Amino acid sequence: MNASQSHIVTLENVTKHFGAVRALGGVDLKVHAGECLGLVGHNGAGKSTLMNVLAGTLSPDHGILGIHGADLSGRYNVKAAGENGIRCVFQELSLCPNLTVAENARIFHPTLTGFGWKRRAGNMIREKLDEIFPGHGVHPDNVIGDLSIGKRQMVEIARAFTSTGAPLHLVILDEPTSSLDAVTSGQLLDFVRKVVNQGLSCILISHVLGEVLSYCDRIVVMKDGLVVETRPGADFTRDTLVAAMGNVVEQEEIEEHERREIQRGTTPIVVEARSDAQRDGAALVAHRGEIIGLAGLAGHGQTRMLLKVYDAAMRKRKSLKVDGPVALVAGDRQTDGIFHLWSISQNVGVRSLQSMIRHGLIDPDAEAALGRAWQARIKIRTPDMNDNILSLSGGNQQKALFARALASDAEIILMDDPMRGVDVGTKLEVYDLIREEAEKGRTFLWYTTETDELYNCDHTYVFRDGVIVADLPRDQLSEEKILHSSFKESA
Ligand SMILES: Nc1ncnc2c1ncn2[C@@H]1O[C@H](COP(=O)(O)OP(=O)(O)OP(=O)(O)O)[C@@H](O)[C@H]1O
Repeated sequence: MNASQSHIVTLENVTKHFGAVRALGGVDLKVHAGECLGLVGHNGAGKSTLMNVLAGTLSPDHGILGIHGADLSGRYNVKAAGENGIRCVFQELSLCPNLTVAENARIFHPTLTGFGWKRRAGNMIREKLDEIFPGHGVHPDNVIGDLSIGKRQMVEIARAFTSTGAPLHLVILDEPTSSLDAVTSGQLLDFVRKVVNQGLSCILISHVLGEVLSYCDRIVVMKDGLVVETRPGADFTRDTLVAAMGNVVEQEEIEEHERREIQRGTTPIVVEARSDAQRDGAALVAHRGEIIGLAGLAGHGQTRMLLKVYDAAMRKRKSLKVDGPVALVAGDRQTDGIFHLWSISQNVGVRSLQSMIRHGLIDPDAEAALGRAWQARIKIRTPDMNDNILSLSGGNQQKALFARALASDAEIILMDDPMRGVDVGTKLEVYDLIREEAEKGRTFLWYTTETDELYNCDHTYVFRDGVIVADLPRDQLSEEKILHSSFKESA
């Protein structure tokens, strides 16, 4: 093998199959010292599989795996990855939910032992959180399971960059900003640039192409388990990157968020809700057929508001007005969204059971037909909808959750940052689907950490400290206004 010392990683012709599915079809990849390498590709292209190979959590079927010039093929595992200074921030976060932030940090550092280890681990993770995410609001004694998904993501990222003297050469970040708002995403990406300039290497996997284009030295494009293009970041434009991923997306489609104008008030109010802390009487109001955006910094009450509306619909609480059946697309799919032991079809159909009952039992043919219809409609990438849901890539799991809500009889769809990890081509199709459904009379309450998505909404409420601080119709929406409202001190 001709692996040079300046390459931290050299992969040659790496393959990986899961049963009949070819996840990696012979991948060549080099990671240089001191570079930020972007990795993009459609949902199911093989990005996470490749990163699991590098993290030592998956063994490839064939191929050469060289680290710092040494051929470690066949004897590479998680321990070897750690010893060679390779860490991974996984898309499906890997923190232990029943342990504290400090205890989770300790897991990476077996040398942190003896009297006071917990305090030292706590200080280490707090310092790293302060460095990457100033104002993060996480305490080392917080139990992971009690933190929001955004804060968990921050802890997992900070942990990957902690050091107790062992070498750290490469940090792999798989969709690291998927649950972070624009401000914390910016903090992370600036930090990545800083450490890369100091000689560390990072691999950044993201469906937010702007991040990859702005922050990566080189970009590798994967398609159907293969690397199809590798070029310096500066050589790509958004269009050429999208085209390399295999999506034919018209530029107008990217920028065009127009939909028919509906005059507010011409359809009845179906949701009217306010938080207990809201003193000025402002309320979140949704009329039938509207797409309502919930914006602001992550963790400022948007998810709480969606859950309040959901609870009101389920328990028929009188304090909130919620007219019509609701479905929720959960933001934290691993904890609140997917049924891990069920098939993809069962996961899609679970919110539509009433419509599938024949002679008192769920009709498996009806369930399979519903699954197939949504597989085609939303392009869930699998050879068989009867496979377990966990056999899907992250973005495809998210599509299945979307299908579950849209396939149901719900008239009001609550979406808690639902596009986490969904690729750019699919996102545009889902936006169209949402607009189509809204035009048929469905109402959407849509919390998103991606400002661009708000341009699909008729009306956006900005949240700060648990209350609504701005109420923006689509023609008044701008990123500046959202940020201004998100930070403005209370009067
Ligand atoms: N444990 C598994 N069992 C079966 N199939 C799997 C498994 N893990 C991944 N796959 C399949 O391998 C292929 C590549 O998946 P992978 O997760 O690497 O894609 P990805 O590019 O990371 O996608 P995403 O952008 O959605 O995260 C997909 O077809 C996926 O369904």
